[in-house]
Amino acid sequence: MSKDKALLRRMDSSIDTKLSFTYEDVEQIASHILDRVKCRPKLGIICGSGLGKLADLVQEREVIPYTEIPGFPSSTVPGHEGKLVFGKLSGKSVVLMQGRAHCYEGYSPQKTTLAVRTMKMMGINTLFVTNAAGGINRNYNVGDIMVIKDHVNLAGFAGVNPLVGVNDERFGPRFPAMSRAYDLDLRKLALNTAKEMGFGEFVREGVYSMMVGPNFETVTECRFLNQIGIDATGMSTVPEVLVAIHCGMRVFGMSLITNKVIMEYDAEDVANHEEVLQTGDRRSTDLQQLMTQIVDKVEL
Ligand SMILES: O=P(O)(O)O[C@@H]1C[C@H](O)[C@@H](CO)O1
Ligand SMILES: Nc1nc2[nH]cnc2c(=O)[nH]1
Repeated sequence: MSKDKALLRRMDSSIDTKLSFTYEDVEQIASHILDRVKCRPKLGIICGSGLGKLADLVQEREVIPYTEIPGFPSSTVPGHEGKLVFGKLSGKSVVLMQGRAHCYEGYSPQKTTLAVRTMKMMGINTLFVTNAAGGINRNYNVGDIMVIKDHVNLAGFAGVNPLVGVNDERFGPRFPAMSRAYDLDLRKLALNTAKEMGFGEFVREGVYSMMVGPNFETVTECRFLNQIGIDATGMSTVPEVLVAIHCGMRVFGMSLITNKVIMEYDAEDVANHEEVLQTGDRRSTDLQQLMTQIVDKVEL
């Protein structure tokens, strides 16, 4: 039997069917992963829909499919490969999630965010999150990149929050503050870097909101989001950020505006996932360049 299979056998065999995970579960999962790779990452990066090509730039790559990690949800969405990619990006030790889990796939919010606590347990204190999002701000264009300055947890309004349930203080406090979730220094670093690279015209800063999905928004929902000051809307990221802040990580986030949302009742256009992936493809080089520059400059 391979070392890996032996490890899997030693683990609690019910771990795959769990909806929420104890501190000890996460410890086991993290040590299972670290036993398989040489890399000891200091930075975690979650790649959004169609944005996983960043992994192509990682050197000294070590790859683990989510299907080989006990408890990890597998990716079911096109544009999310479902792999952990370890290695060096801009000379820094990183782990990239090439694809993420979403609540709309049927995973519990705790399972959706299991990878974040696992990263923390692996010694990662800084998390970069990216996503594809619809542009709510009427001044935004398809292909813009938005540095996230804040979020609205609309899913949370309906009780979808990974921090609901028994709180284990070893992860973090019962009532974590969320008013400074997106690190100010990292936001400034990203915006300055974008300017230096000549990306200033299409890199903005704004507020992201999450609804569970999987449907795109109605016209009235988009108008509502616009009225309450949201700039971009998506179906992810917020649960990951809640968990990351809860366990004391430093967070930076970027949205790629992949489509304009429909704000007119008689419009013929409709939002669709193909457009999301196409915009991801079109902007992937710029996004990769921006990300590698930010990673180059960030102090870990
Ligand atoms: O994983 P992200 O948030 O980048 O993906 C967005 C939300 C849906 O999964 C998908 C819709 O096209 O893109
Ligand atoms: N909710 C939502 N998620 C998206 N992901 C990419 N585009 C969109 C969008 O328009 N709405």
